[in-house]
Amino acid sequence: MILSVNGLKFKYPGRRVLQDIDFSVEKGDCLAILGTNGVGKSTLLKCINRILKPQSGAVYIQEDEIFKLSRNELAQKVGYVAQKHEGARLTVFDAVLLGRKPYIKWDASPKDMEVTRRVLKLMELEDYSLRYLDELSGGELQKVVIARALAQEPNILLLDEPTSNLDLKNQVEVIAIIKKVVKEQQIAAIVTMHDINLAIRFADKFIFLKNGTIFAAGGVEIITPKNIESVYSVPVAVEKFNNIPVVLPL
Ligand SMILES: Nc1ncnc2c1ncn2[C@@H]1O[C@H](COP(=O)(O)OP(=O)(O)OP(=O)(O)O)[C@@H](O)[C@H]1O
Repeated sequence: MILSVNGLKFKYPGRRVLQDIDFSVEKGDCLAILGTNGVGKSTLLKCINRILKPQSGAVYIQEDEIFKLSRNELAQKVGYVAQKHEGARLTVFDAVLLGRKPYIKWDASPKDMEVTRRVLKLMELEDYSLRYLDELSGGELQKVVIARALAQEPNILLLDEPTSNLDLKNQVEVIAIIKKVVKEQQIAAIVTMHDINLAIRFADKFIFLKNGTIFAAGGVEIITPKNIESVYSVPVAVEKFNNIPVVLPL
């Protein structure tokens, strides 16, 4: 077990968002968190990354309760990519190198430079190395922030709608890269997504959130018309194509 969320409950002032959230993630897992707008998907990722403090319950990474970790220890274990990104006057290379910050004492080491170059290559961003973030398109910037999280070499990647700005080719390629890194390095990824068909391509575990709690959790077998209709209030068909379920709104 690499992550466990136990009895988590979170509310913003005057607004209850999450309750009774219990799940765990194993090494090599790609978990997709699904649910309607505003149900609490981003809030859950922020609780796991300690950006928000739940009113009750706890999050454990390996054996450690997250509030017992130092900022650097947490950053070495958890890489987080938020939903919104700001372009800054920073080159792509430096932005990805920043992912190494939790490991850098005085100056970037040869290993930090090597990891940065490797990740830029993996994400096909080498030609962008010297471009400034504020000169990139939304999709290019999204790839850079994912690259920065990969350079962090975390045990757990938290990605909030990582493909929302990407074209079809980049969507498919980026989720394939993340999946490959998760399996090869035996880390875990927790990803929020609106496109259920993309989630099916990416994930081997799924959680449907409804009314701030877990409505269904499991493998691809929980991707059923009944569950999707209950969560999204839209009738759908689920057909198999090449043995992979495909969700079709009716
Ligand atoms: N800083 C905040 N203060 C108060 N309420 C908030 C805050 N951030 C989010 N909320 C509310 O908490 C609820 C959950 O928001 P959250 O962003 O986690 O939803 P989500 O499932 O990620 O939505 P989406 O799919 O639209 O990104 C929503 O009702 C939202 O309006």
